Amino acid sequence: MKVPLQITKQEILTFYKLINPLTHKGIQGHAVIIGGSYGKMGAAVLASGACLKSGCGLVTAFIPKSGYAILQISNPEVMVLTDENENFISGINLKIQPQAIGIGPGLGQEKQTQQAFLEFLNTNKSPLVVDADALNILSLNKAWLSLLPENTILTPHPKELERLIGKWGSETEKFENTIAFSEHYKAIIVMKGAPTFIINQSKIYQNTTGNAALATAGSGDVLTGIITSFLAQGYSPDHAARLGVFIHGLTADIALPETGYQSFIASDIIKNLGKAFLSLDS
Ligand SMILES: NC(=O)C1=CN([C@@H]2O[C@H](COP(=O)(O)OP(=O)(O)OC[C@H]3O[C@@H](n4cnc5c(N)ncnc54)[C@H](O)[C@@H]3O)[C@@H](O)[C@H]2O)[C@@H](O)CC1
Ligand SMILES: Nc1ncnc2c1ncn2[C@@H]1O[C@H](COP(=O)(O)OP(=O)(O)O)[C@@H](O)[C@H]1O
Ligand SMILES: [Mg+2]
Repeated sequence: MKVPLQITKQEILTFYKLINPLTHKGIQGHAVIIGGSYGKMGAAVLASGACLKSGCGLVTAFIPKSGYAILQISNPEVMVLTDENENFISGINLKIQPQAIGIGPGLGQEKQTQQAFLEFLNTNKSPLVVDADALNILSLNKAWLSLLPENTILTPHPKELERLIGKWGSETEKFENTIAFSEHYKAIIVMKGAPTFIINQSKIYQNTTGNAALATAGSGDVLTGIITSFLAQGYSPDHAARLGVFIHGLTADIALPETGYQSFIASDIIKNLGKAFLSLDS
């Protein structure tokens, strides 16, 4: 197996873009986060909040109706579109074509949600990040994988990866099978873990930031928001994935002396995004 390229600050600085003083929210990118279901609306709150705080200009959350007040109160800066259904996504009608879409956090796996996701895959033209239950729905309907646009970013944790590509007998086999999957579907796989690796066909990257504080509910939902934001800002999918995992992990490294491992929660990733970005500017 090829030696992974280390995702370090020096590496990131070769493509990280400073914000143009003359920018405005209309050109900073519009991202859409599609997710949430009854009892897991927090995943959409976390992903959409992280998305906005990673620099894009506008964020819209597409969620079930029961999440409307939750989202608007939690993230007043995030705009909301709601599904006709109260409790889960049953039909995705965006009426806009955003620069990037992140789908999956808290989505659930209802039959109607699966059908809605299929219709979305058949019509979507925006660059895509697929996470959580959207990955699980693809695992249940593997024929739909061929509907993913080229360079879609998938962000499975190990269990989601196993559902997607099947069990592996060794780390080497896991990488070989993930590389084969990436090459077959021309998809970028963020293999979340300790550490996180990114497989982009023949390219393998290893993240150098992050720690066990991230082993907490919602930290993957936040990562989806961060990567979707960078896609919306015009980063290539390869760069968006690399910058996303680097910044995501960096927030945990920055926060650790204050929070310790136990009391770090996914919201702390969002709280420390500013310090993480500023550490790149210095
Ligand atoms: N506050 C919220 O609304 C939250 C919503 N969530 C949503 O809940 C849904 C289910 O996601 P989950 O990941 O919780 O459930 P899954 O059933 O997809 O995965 C949980 C299983 O994966 C295994 N697993 C997870 N990380 C692993 C690792 N690093 N190594 C080995 N095994 C690992 C666990 O042991 C467990 O068996 C998703 O849609 C997700 O977005 C979760 O993100 C948690 C927080
Ligand atoms: N021990 C660890 N060290 C470093 N990163 C970790 C560790 N445990 C989990 N993470 C990171 O936390 C995130 C967990 O993602 P995920 O399981 O999807 O969370 P959730 O679905 O609850 O939001 C991933 O980015 C993963 O790399
Ligand atoms: Mg997850």
